[in-house]
Amino acid sequence: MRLASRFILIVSGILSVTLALNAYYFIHSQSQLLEQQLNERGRVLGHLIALISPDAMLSFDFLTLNEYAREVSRQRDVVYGVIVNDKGTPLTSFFNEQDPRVLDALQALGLDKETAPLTPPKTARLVARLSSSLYDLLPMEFPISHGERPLGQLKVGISREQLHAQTQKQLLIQSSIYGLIILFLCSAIFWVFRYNVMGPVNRLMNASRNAGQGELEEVTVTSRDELGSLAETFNAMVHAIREEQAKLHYQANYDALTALPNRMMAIDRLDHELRLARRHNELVAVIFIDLDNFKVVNDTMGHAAGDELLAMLGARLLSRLRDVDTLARLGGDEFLVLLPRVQDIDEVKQIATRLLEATSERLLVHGREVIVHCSIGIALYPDDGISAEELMANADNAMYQAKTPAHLPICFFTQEMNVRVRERLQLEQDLHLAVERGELELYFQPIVQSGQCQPVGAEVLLRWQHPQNGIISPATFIPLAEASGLIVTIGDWVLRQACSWLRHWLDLGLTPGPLAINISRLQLQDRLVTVIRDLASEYRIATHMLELEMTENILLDDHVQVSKTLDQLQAMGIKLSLDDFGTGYSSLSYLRRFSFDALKIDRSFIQGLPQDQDGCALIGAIVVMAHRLGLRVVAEGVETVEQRDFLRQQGCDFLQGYLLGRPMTASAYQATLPCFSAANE
Ligand SMILES: Nc1nc2c(ncn2[C@@H]2O[C@@H]3COP(=O)(O)O[C@H]4[C@@H](O)[C@H](n5cnc6c(=O)[nH]c(N)nc65)O[C@@H]4COP(=O)(O)O[C@H]3[C@H]2O)c(=O)[nH]1
Repeated sequence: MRLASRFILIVSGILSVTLALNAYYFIHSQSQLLEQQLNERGRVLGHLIALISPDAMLSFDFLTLNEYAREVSRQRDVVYGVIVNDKGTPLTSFFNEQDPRVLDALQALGLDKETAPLTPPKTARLVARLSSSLYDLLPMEFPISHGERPLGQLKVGISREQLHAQTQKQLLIQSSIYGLIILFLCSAIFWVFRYNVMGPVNRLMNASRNAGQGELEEVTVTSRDELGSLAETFNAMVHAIREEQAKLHYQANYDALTALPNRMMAIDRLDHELRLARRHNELVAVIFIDLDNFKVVNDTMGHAAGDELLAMLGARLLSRLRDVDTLARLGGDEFLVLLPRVQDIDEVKQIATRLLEATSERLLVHGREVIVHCSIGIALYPDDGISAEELMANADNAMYQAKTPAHLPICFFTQEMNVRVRERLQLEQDLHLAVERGELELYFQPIVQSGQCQPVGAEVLLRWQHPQNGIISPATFIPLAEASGLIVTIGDWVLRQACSWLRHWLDLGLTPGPLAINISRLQLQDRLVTVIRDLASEYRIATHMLELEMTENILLDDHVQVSKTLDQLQAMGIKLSLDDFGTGYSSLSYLRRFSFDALKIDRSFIQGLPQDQDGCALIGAIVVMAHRLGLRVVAEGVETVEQRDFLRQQGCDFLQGYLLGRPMTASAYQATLPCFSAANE
């Protein structure tokens, strides 16, 4: 039952009971009063007649007595009036014949109203009958006396019927009035209750129900009572939820660092822009921006500096865009730009160039000047895709291409890129089977001591003999293996093969010299130490026969972990070389942080020698610096005699390159090995 109905029921019940009790009390006291009046009236009349009738009784003046009796009975409510003598014999009587009950009594006694006057016995019987049958009869007797001498009595029967009728009428009127009062009061209370209580309660109830369905609305309750404060509390709750929702919405859709939309929001907006573009036949450009050397800033200057750089860069990129454009941060150092309603590809090119310029400008981060470079990939709606996912994936592909050295930093998506992506995926699948199928093979490229021709060791280089595509360069498949995590399995295989060949050559009495094995940064974990220790023990190889080469990208990982693994490896007697020196981050700080044994100058520095003056100066500086740090220097990619001579002259310790020996199969390398000398093992 609803609250209002229950309230009205209770109020009307209480009112009814109160008013009924009131009515009862009123009617009861009213009827008592009336009966009293009736009694009084009969008494006064009776006394009066009793006073005036002694003379008539003494003189037996029946006519007068009759007249008195008639007079008495004519009074309203009087049923009969009888004057009896001192022996109780009726002398005269009068009955109210208008009263049907008198006629009934006459009839019941077999008397007729025409049979008048009634004899004394009949009068006595009639009085007795009326007294016994009329429950509302009030019998009264008044003595008639002359001095001290009793003469008789005046008997009067007064009917209470009128009194009852009057009381009933009164009751009816009273009940009607009270009914109306109850109705009025109930309606008034109901309306007051409805306006003051049920209205706010219903509003609160609806608002709560809507809030439950996610529609938050405030409730207006002006009263200053409990409902008012309940509404205030509710509104405060709505306000708090709205704030919390706004916060959640912000967290879910915006990047906390740059305050730019995040990936989710970017996809949302792109979907929206694509819908509009579809309707109005417009072009939309999706631009992927990836910073090339952000990791270096992060690692060398700390994360706080990295964060500041991203925030500054975000603001700078935003300042180069139109109001309708969207700049989002997808995470890490990746940004996404949406350009709706662009006219043509030239406009996109212009904006992309502006963005590239914006990123290449110097930034002052933590008081230091920093220059970042970025790669930009662009996909256009509708030519390069019609869905947000497709466009983003294609812009990402284009960005991936822009990162490769052969491309400009701004790259538009082409369908061939997808073909390349598909090829890459196929290659990745094939690579999983390559180890099982025995398609991988180790090649060995001799490393010679500067000033000598005889190899002192070799670098182990992996080759993949693909059943359809022929020999595939490790430069192509190693990144795939790293991306899929397969590099750990392949790396283990390379280590085992290298150890196995060493054992084989040692068993043949040859002096293979140490083998330099390339290690991916993903292999640099605790387990590598165990794997190498186990292999060395299994193949009975002295650990100094193994060298590990790694590139500067080991910096991308947890420095503490990397440092710990390198220390363990060195403690086992394994030599460590830093490969491709000069091509990566070229931060000299890690040369101190990690203890390497050798440094390999990348072949890109060697190519221009000895004509390239800057290159020459650089090589000289690297050699001096490395020697000062106690590192041996290996020059890679030596192709000409001039290069070899220059490097010797500069004090390079070891040389490697096509001039001294191309990468070759194990059997070919075996043929170059000198015979066993005890010192080598
Ligand atoms: N133009 C020219 N090139 C020369 C000359 N001398 C040597 N090279 C090439 O330069 C690369 C040297 O190896 P890297 O810098 O360690 O660079 C290697 C190394 O980083 C990686 N790699 C090779 N094998 C493995 C492996 O087993 N594991 C891992 N993780 N990476 C490997 O693949 C890269 C490429 O290997 P490759 O294609 O074999 O390419 C080799 C080699 O064939 C020269 O005089 N001129």
